[in-house]
Formats: sequence, structure tokens, C-alpha cells
Amino acid sequence: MRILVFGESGQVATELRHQAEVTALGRDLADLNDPDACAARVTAMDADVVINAAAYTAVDKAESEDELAHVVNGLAPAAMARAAAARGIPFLHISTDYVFSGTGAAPWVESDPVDPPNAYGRSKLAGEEGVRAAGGRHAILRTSWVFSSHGANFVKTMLRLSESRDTLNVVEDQIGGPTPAADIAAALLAMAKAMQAGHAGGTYHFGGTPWVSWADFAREIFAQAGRKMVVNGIPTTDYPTPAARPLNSRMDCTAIQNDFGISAPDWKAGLSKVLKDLGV
Ligand SMILES: NC(=O)C1=CN([C@@H]2O[C@H](COP(=O)(O)OP(=O)(O)OC[C@H]3O[C@@H](n4cnc5c(N)ncnc54)[C@H](OP(=O)(O)O)[C@@H]3O)[C@@H](O)[C@H]2O)C=CC1
Ligand SMILES: Cc1cn([C@H]2C[C@H](O)[C@@H](COP(=O)(O)OP(=O)(O)O[C@H]3O[C@@H](C)C(=O)[C@@H](O)[C@H]3O)O2)c(=O)[nH]c1=O
Repeated sequence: MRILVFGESGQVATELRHQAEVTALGRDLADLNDPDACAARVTAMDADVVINAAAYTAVDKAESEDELAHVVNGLAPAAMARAAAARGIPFLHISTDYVFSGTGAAPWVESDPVDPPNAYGRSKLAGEEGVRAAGGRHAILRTSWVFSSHGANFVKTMLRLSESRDTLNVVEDQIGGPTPAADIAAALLAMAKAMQAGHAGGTYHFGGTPWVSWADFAREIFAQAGRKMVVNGIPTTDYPTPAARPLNSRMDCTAIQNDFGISAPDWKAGLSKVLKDLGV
């Protein structure tokens, strides 16, 4: 299977490159700020499947760069998906828990109404809608709280902060599923294989289990890393940020289990591998 990947150095793109033989296009070869150029890449390359692992992921910065985020996360995936549809090949795309408002405590299912609380979430929702409207066979994998040994993520932020601090305030009322990038890559590759064999695709939730608060995630990071840190759990209202985050990011992962046989990943086991890779 010839797999074309948009993204090269990001967390998921890096894991895709490690786990399979893929043609990965970095920003130098495919700038998502130029959707037509990305579509032209899909048209020109002789791929069997396309996976988009590139995105504008700076959640707070997106509040002041919402036009750029909309082009990269909304218009570019839509253009790629149209080009893939024209070639008759499956298009796999990644979305986020941040398309949901975060109200209540019930786990979100795929058919729940979306209502993003911030500009990043709105741009990702535009991408979902564009990919669906393209009319080709596609999969949209909504995931959450991604971490790996590469790129920027919460695990690496916590480890960095622990070098200069012994106490941290971390929000305790946002609950979700930390997800290892390696498991997302494995899920995408399994879905690509199934779709090449005729699976219809669709929208699926895929997040780490068990659900946890950012504060308890931080505590587990420090416990596994053997670092003595005091984590004070605080309410979101005591940690003001430019972008609002959903309080409830729990995602129900039953559908992907039923349709593809893919289980929600155990994030504590994934964390232990990532810390090992980081030499911690
Ligand atoms: N990170 C997270 O916690 C979550 C991520 N997701 C989604 O998962 C997917 C993968 O995310 P993740 O691997 O964490 O992303 P990263 O933030 O690790 O990497 C993003 C990648 O996108 C590339 N990129 C950004 N802007 C452009 C552009 N204009 N043109 C080309 N490439 C660009 C970056 O390139 P460069 O290195 O050159 O900047 C980088 O390689 C995304 O769709 C994201 O929205 C969903 C839920 C949670
Ligand atoms: C560094 C830090 C963060 N926080 C809070 C802020 C925020 O509510 C939460 C997580 O912070 P971050 O900024 O690392 O995470 P954030 O960038 O919001 O992560 C999101 O990224 C995008 C791309 C997604 O799609 C989401 O699924 C999610 O993973 O932790 C603290 O409470 N204390 C701290 O010291």
C-alpha cells in the first residue's frame, strides 16, 4: 500500500514514519497554507491512501491567528480530500475533542452535537465538514491530549518545568484521555488497510483510557519519572488562557472498537514507553 502522509516532523507524522513505509511531505514540500498546492500533491502522487497528519495545533495562538488556522485546518484538508475523492482513494484525517463544548460529564459519541469553545476547535470542525463534503471515502479520527517523545506536548512541558520548580498548579476540572501518538499512528494504519480492502470509513473517537484530569496526568508523569513534584489541583478559572478549553473531553471509543476492532489505548503504558524513549 503506497501511503502519502501530509506532515513530517509532528508527533503523529513521526510515528507514522517509524511504523510504516510512507512518503511524508513536510512543510517545505506541502504548505497547508496553500490548499491548492496540497491538492496538487495528492493528484500528482501515485498513492493508494492519503493521511493528513499536519495541522495548526497552537491552541492559544489560534485565537489571534484564526484566519491562518482556518486555512491550514479547514481549507487544506478539504482540498486534499476533494483531490483524493477525484482519484478514488481513501482520505484519513485527524480531528480533536476540542470540537465539543465540554459541558456535562457524559462521554461524547460521534453523533453528539459539536460546538467548539475556541478558534482552534472551530478550524478543526471546518476541516471535518470540508472532508465530509468532498464526497469521497474518508475517515475522521477524533483524538485528544496527544503525547510522544517528539514535538511539543504536555508530558514534555511537565518534565521541563520540573527542572526549575518543585511545585506546580495544574487544572483539575478538565477531564479527558491522554493519547500516545504511537497508538494513533497504529490505528490510522490499521484503518487505512481496512479501507483499502473496502471499509466505508466514517467519523470515530479514539482517546486514551482511563479518563483523567490534567492534574492527575501530571502526577502520573512525575511518579513514573521519579521526580518529586507537588501538583496543586486548581480550577480552570484559576488558570486563565487566551483559548477556553472544554471541561469534559471524555470520548466514547466504542464505535472504533466495534467497526475496526481497535481498542482505546492504555495511556499509562504509553507514557512509560515515551519516558523510556526520552531517557527519563
Ligand atoms: N497535539 C494534540 O494534543 C492533539 C492533536 N490532534 C490532531 O492530531 C493531528 C496531529 O497532531 P500532532 O501530531 O500532535 O501535531 P504537532 O503539533 O506535533 O505537529 C503538527 C505538524 O503540522 C505541521 N504544520 C503546521 N502548519 C503547517 C503548514 N502550514 N504546512 C505544513 N505543515 C504544517 C507542523 O510542521 P512544522 O514542524 O514545520 O511546524 C508539524 O509537523 C492534528 O490534526 C491535530 O489537530 C488532535 C487532538 C489532540
Ligand atoms: C503548563 C500548564 C498547563 N496547565 C493546563 C492548561 C490547559 O488547560 C491544560 C493543557 O495544557 P496545554 O496547553 O499543554 O494543552 P492544549 O494545547 O490545550 O492541548 C490540546 O492540544 C490540542 C492540539 C488538542 O487537540 C487537544 O486535544 C489538547 O491536547 O493544562 C496547567 O494547569 N498548568 C500548567 O503548568
